[in-house]
Amino acid sequence: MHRFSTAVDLRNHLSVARSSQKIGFVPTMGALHEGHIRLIEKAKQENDIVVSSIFVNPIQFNNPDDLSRYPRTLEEDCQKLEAAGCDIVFAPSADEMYPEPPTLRLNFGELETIMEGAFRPGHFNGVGLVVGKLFNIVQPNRAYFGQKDLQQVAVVRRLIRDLSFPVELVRCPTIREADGLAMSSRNRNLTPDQRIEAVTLFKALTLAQNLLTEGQSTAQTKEAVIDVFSGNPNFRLEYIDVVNADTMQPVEEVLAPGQTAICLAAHLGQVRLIDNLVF
Ligand SMILES: Nc1ncnc2c1ncn2[C@@H]1O[C@H](COP(=O)(O)OP(=O)(O)OP(=O)(O)O)[C@@H](O)[C@H]1O
Ligand SMILES: CC(C)(CO)[C@@H](O)C(=O)[O-]
Ligand code: BAL
Repeated sequence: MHRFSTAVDLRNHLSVARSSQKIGFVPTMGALHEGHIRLIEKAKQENDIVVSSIFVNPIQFNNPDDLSRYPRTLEEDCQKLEAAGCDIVFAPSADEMYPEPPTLRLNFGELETIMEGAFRPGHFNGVGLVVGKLFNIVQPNRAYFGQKDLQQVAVVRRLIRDLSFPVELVRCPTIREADGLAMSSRNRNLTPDQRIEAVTLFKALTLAQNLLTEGQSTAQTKEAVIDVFSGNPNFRLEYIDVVNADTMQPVEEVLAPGQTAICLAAHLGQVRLIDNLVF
């Protein structure tokens, strides 16, 4: 596996391959788990060359404590990427990505006003800028993103459309632990007791999906989820929303199969977790 830390070296390396080979790209913030590895494996199946980036993007963190606590395990990550068949890892420094603080601001319209957009001000500006820069550096044919960050998928879809990136966006299923907890790098920050309790997010989503498919209203369903979390003082539910799985706009009733998403975010101690189900 090749490893690069500067954009110019990576670009030079890829410039020859690009003319005849398809490049699949998996952007990450490291602390890799099976969810990331499945993205690499899918990219490997569908492309000639797989590039993954590891960069904890400071400008997408709205909470400085969240940034300082974010797990960093670069050497272990590179071993996992190599074992999964990744061809190239790009692990730049913050200075490499941002020689100067960026002044460009991206606004994703209605996506900014709900869920992650509303509760993490500036987050999608930071995601959009770094994904745009990474697309320019790697120039992939396809880019792989996890459903776990469903609103991020909608943001990247807009970025691709609004800036005409010639990139195919591939949304990949959420990979879960045996008890149903969505794999996430931040799970590493849970205490053993919190880890056991964290499955409440998946249970609440499953309950919500059952209620909606039985014909309960979105309002009744959201109340039922709020009740689950208000019964447990260790959690602080941030939002529960029923939305269109592509546009992220709230819906009042269940849409065609695969079009409805239930999304939530909750704090468990100092750890903020998100999850969703699409059905
Ligand atoms: N459980 C998962 N299943 C599928 N894809 C995932 C999963 N977890 C993360 N991903 C995807 O991996 C890519 C990189 O995500 P990232 O490095 O932020 O990991 P993460 O586990 O989402 O970390 P965190 O949620 O703590 O930020 C994103 O496209 C993300 O959606
Ligand atoms: C897409 C991403 C790598 C941009 O920093 C990040 O938001 C993530 O890991 O999901
Ligand atoms: N996994 C999405 C990136 C973030 O939480 O900042």
